[in-house]
Amino acid sequence: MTSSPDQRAGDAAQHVDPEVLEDLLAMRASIDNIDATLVYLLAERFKATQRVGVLKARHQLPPADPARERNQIARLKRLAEDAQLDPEFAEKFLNFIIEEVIRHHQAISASESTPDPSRPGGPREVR
Ligand SMILES: C=C(O[C@@H]1C=C(C(=O)O)C=C[C@H]1O)C(=O)O
Repeated sequence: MTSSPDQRAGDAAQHVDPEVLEDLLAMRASIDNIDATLVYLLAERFKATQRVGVLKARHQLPPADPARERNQIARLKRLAEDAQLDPEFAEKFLNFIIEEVIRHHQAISASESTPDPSRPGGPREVR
């Protein structure tokens, strides 16, 4: 799904010369591609973390693993520095995602421990 030059122009279209607008649109086309890959990457990450959530619920593991989080955040902050990305921003961004993952894991755990009426005595099925 791509955006049109009109959509990319946004509010700037009324405020800049045509040559400046052309440069801006080229830069925004690149931002569109980057944002699309971010969405795909996040979708894949959440698919992977959902599988972790099901495994944890089935084996009575807690939704959060603070030691793993600390290691992962430290690792990504080092990567961010190497990549000239603000490490504090990288930390905030990862914490934001992890918070959502933990919420999903709590929900999976709650649904795994809720009896499924179609399977008396058995755990609820989670795909
Ligand atoms: C995905 C996991 O669950 C949680 C989410 C994490 C993450 O999104 O990186 C890391 C640790 C856990 O708090 C995991 O334990 O691996």
